Amino acid sequence: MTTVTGPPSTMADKQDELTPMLSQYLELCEAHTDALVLFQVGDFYEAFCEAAEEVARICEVTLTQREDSTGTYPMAGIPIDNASSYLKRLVDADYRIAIADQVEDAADATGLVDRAVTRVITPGTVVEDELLAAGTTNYVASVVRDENEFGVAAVDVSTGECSVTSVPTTADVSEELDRISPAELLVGPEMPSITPANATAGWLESEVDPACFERAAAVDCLAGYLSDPVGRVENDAELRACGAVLAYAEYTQGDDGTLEYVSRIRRYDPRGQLRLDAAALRSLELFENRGPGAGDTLFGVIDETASALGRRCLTRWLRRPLVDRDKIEARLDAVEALTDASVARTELHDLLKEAYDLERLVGRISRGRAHARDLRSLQSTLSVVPELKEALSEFDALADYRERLDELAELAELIDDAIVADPPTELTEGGVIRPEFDDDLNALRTTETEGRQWVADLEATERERTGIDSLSVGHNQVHGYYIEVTNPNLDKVPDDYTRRQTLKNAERFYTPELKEREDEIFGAAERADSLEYDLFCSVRQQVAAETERIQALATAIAELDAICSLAITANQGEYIRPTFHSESEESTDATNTGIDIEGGRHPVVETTQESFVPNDADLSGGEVAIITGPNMSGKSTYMRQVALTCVLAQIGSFVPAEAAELPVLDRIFTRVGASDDIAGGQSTFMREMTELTEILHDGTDNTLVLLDEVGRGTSTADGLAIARATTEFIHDELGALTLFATHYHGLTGLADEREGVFNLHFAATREDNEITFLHRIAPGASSASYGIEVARMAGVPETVVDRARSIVDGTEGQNRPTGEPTVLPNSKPTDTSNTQSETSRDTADDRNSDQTSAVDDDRVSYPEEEFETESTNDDAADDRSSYPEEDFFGGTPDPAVDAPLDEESMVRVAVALRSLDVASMTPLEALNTLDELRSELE
Ligand SMILES: Nc1ncnc2c1ncn2[C@@H]1O[C@H](COP(=O)(O)OP(=O)(O)OP(=O)(O)O)[C@@H](O)[C@H]1O
Repeated sequence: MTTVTGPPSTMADKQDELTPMLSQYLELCEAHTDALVLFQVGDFYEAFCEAAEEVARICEVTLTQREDSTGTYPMAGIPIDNASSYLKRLVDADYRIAIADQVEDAADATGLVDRAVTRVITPGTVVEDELLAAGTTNYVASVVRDENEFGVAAVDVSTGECSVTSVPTTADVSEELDRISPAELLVGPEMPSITPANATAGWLESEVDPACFERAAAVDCLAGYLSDPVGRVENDAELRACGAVLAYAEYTQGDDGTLEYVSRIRRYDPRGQLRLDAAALRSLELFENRGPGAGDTLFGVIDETASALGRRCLTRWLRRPLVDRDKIEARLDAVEALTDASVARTELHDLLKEAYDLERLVGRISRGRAHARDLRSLQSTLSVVPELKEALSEFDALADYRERLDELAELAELIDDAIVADPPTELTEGGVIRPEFDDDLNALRTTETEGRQWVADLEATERERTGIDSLSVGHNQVHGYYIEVTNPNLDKVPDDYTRRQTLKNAERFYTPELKEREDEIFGAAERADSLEYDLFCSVRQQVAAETERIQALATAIAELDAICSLAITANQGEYIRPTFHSESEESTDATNTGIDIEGGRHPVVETTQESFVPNDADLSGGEVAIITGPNMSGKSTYMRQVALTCVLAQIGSFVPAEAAELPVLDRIFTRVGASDDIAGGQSTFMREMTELTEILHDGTDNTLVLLDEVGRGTSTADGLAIARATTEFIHDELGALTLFATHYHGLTGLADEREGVFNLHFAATREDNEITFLHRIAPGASSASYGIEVARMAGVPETVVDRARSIVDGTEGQNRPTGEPTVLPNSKPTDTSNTQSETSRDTADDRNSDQTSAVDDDRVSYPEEEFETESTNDDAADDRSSYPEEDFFGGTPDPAVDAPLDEESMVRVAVALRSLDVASMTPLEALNTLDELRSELE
């Protein structure tokens, strides 16, 4: 078996005979068995044996060979100067990479150069800017079980953000991990397997020594971060998860101990935020859109941030909306202040564009990996802080942000005094520190400059002294400074010239003084370069000492940018400020705990459509709205816009509506029916039911539940039964605000039985088989799905569409419901007085009267019992041979088929019909079977 990580067996077999370098490589592989070791040899990182083959394949570099007395080994290398893009490919291929650097100068080494693993790059612990997308988070998380609690911790090693929590079940663990969305996961011992609930998400599960998860090890590790680790977390599960993840982060950064910039470990309670599980994140398309418009997400609409800091902050806000009213209102106040002030907002936005990614920058500074340009970036960000404060001074609602904007003036001054305006990235070759910053440096640079000036003047002086007009002074790396005289003038060369080099047409010389000056210049330059490096490190250290203050400033700028982004969105999208029911109302009166949105819009769909029809939503506490209507009429869009309005409001954003009065929700559940779900692994119906179980267990009267065609993944009868029982349970037991879109018109009858259940529908008009969607919500139930019209619009061949229509028309002749499940209990006769022009419901009573749109006026619902009798009565088959054809198919015969019926085929058809398990058939199967049976008769 070939192993890409761990010691290569071909080398291990000859361990004692290997050259010192290969034996050093082997040792490092043995010490990092889980990683692909990249071994510095001069300007390249090399891999050997199987690892070399893998590096060559993934990085598309040439596979070469290394020979020594023990054999020939495959070798592949990537250039160190340009390593990032290759490292990214390896990390994307889910490899952990141990970087073994030369840790002593090859020139100083006697024998083998010392090498050590200076960092391990893994998907969840990448810190290199080139390997990370701007403005994103990148977490490594850990999970461990301790008695009845699961601890979940996560750290973003690039910024130092670290958080920890604990939850009681594995389902909660999955949910929490889906919210964190880590790139890498460390799983503690004895943990059940945890799979992402969101199949599109994914993480690399890394194995770590179970000892890292032990309590004592965790306390030890956390002691470097917290003065009282045990007191700062809620339980041992949190302690162990947090200890393990930080120990792993330290290991990947070269095991130099505590990561100083992880200065705040945030302990949180998932119940302290609006909980959005993976299904909700996915189906509300907050961050990802799986449809054709991949970029059309809620985040895409509200992200007007100017900086990477702001973008990361807004992402965090949207992943974890608030439930604390005061905090929500404070954000809304700030957004409102900026929404109303366009000039100040633009000025602020422009200033925020100047802010560098301080969170990642401070990480690099603290890890000692920042170069001079990073410090200049910090300085230039600090230099806009006074202007930012000034821009905020006119807003009371932003006073808190203003106060938190720490100018860090002394630090800005230090960097400005020390570091040149446009420094090189290389730190050891000078040109980084201003000479005047340090007296010794100044003296050295003066000596160097004066020396160089003396050399520059030498040509003229020597020409004059020797009378050789073509004499020139030059410099090269090997011989240093020289005076060059062409062959015809050699007789004029003075005695104090010493020959340095002979060329074809000239000789090169030096003089004792030139040599002396040269030594002086290079000596001073070398010492100045090295002094500059020391001074730079000292400045970097002084900056690192202010890590916490810089991080606090970064947070303030990030939040301000996020607020500004929300204000820009509100202004551009004509959003309004939502209001929340007061807490006292909530506890006493159910009618005041509902959702009341006037003229609401879907924040994303409205940006992708030429025109969008606004709709109201009026749901009292605990009410269930059953929404029916044709396919494509706007049911899903409507439900999602209600949920998105609540999400936006709870992150402190304005909302796309004319008015909105909302509750503070604790959770949003969404369950979208089978065919809308492309999740892999589980059967879609199974998955649907698992998610439904969660809703029914965990929903509360502050929960919003969206059910979109629940039950569709199974037989019609079972699906309807599940849908009905679910609705009853949610209404009777949970009291959760619920929107239920369905094609099961049988559900609409529930409105008669339950006070808090009411019907809404989307209307459409049909003319000459052309259907027009009005996208307008109206009270009452609809009874048409227009599935056939939608099929035609989608390009289903005309023959199939015509055939389907003739079948439907046939059933219509028998007063059967069309294009929808046929089991309709308690439906009322059609009220044709209701037209699609109705846009809102008036009273609770009105909305419970069943109504259909004008286009449905010839459709009458069909009672469940009748349907059951006809389709499942076993005895009926006996008499079927004598049925007139029209009755048998429930419709007018196709005029093309008027040949007399052959009795034998009728019996075959009857037998086939009898054997059908109608209850487990999908409508499409039923249609196909019907078509086959009909062909049989023809
Ligand atoms: N209020 C609206 N204004 C304008 N266009 C809308 C509106 N609502 C929906 N649409 C458009 O109609 C399309 C279909 O909407 P949606 O998916 O919500 O229908 P649906 O009733 O849920 O369909 P199905 O029953 O087939 O799932 C949307 O993609 C959007 O383009």
